[in-house]
Amino acid sequence: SAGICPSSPLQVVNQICVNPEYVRVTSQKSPGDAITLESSWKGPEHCVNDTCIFFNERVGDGIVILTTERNAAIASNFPSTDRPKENVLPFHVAEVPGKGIGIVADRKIPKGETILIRTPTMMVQTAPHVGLELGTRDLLYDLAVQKLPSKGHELFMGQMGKDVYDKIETNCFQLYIDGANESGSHLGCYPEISRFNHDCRPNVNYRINNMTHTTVAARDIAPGEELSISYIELMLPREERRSRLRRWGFECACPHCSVSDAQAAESDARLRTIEELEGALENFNETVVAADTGARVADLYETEGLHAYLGRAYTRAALNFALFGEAERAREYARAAVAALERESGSDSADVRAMRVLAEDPRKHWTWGKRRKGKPGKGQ
Ligand SMILES: C[S@@+](CC[C@H](N)C(=O)[O-])C[C@H]1O[C@@H](n2cnc3c(N)ncnc32)[C@H](O)[C@@H]1O
Repeated sequence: SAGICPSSPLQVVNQICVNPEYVRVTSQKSPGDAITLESSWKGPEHCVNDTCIFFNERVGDGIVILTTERNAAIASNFPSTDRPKENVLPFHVAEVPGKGIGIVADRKIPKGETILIRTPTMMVQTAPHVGLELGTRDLLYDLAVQKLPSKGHELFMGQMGKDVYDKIETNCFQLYIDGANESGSHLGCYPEISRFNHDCRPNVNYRINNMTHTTVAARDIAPGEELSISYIELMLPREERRSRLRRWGFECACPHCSVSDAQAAESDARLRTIEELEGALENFNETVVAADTGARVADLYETEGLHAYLGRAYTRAALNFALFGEAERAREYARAAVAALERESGSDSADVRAMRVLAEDPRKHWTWGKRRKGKPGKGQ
């Protein structure tokens, strides 16, 4: 849904845009159902209009939420997410040239390894974040962070940004906790995730499920390499990416933005080719499409270093082979799509399930042979 990213009227300038494909919105109950704050939570306190403070010292490193009673009740009832035992994290935090602090791998992190699973330390509803009178908002924010236990407070205040509002703007992710309606839109702050810098060709995927943030290696990461996520949509030419990141107040220092003008033009041209071929794949009357067109597009994603987006590319390639009645290649790409989509959206997402079905038996899939040359009535 387009509501999640920059087209949203509630979009604040600086929050990290979660790719809508990877956001799993959860509606626990229908709007008429009564839902109450889970008993280990405290609040409401310090209400301004509908916005109150709710908190729980025992979730993660402590969590404080500024929102309506209904939203707090929904969030407090999310199934608890266990942090895996993390005796030794595979990275350290260090100064990175041109970017402030960043995250650097201590050892090889293989593709598909889960790096961090975190609940937010602070979560604020987007509507009061953008709508409250500034003095009231800042007072409420100061009261809210005081509810955090010392570890959570220290982590939150250690994030980049001059005050609480600025820290939220610089570091937090938009997420929806109650279906896709605007009142469910919140900004979730995960102070350890806040150390991930942006890269236009990131090596880490992330997703937010309910309010839990999960990061997974998108490709093999070598010791000493910086771990990065993307703050923006990546299928954009260099100038457009740069200008979007300038709105965050920084000039992108990632390697892909630092290439020569000639190399950047080559990359931009590749992105245009991808866009054209993807358009053709969608259009059944388009005669330029052959059985391997989807696989060619997937190759272009790989050449471009778009490891974070391979799930969608392999999915299209698998479907196109099935449409042309090529079972073995359809199966091969469907399997690759399952692995990539698991990294991107988790193992039980609808996209993963769909590709598992295709990999099982392409001949039984609804797409089978629908675009095969010479088939009557299919626009060929
Ligand atoms: C979410 S924080 C990331 C951690 C931050 N570097 C720190 O020191 O805490 C986002 C900020 O990091 C910096 N940053 C992130 N990615 C960058 C990049 N690709 N190039 C330059 N600066 C970057 C910018 O100052 C940005 O506002």
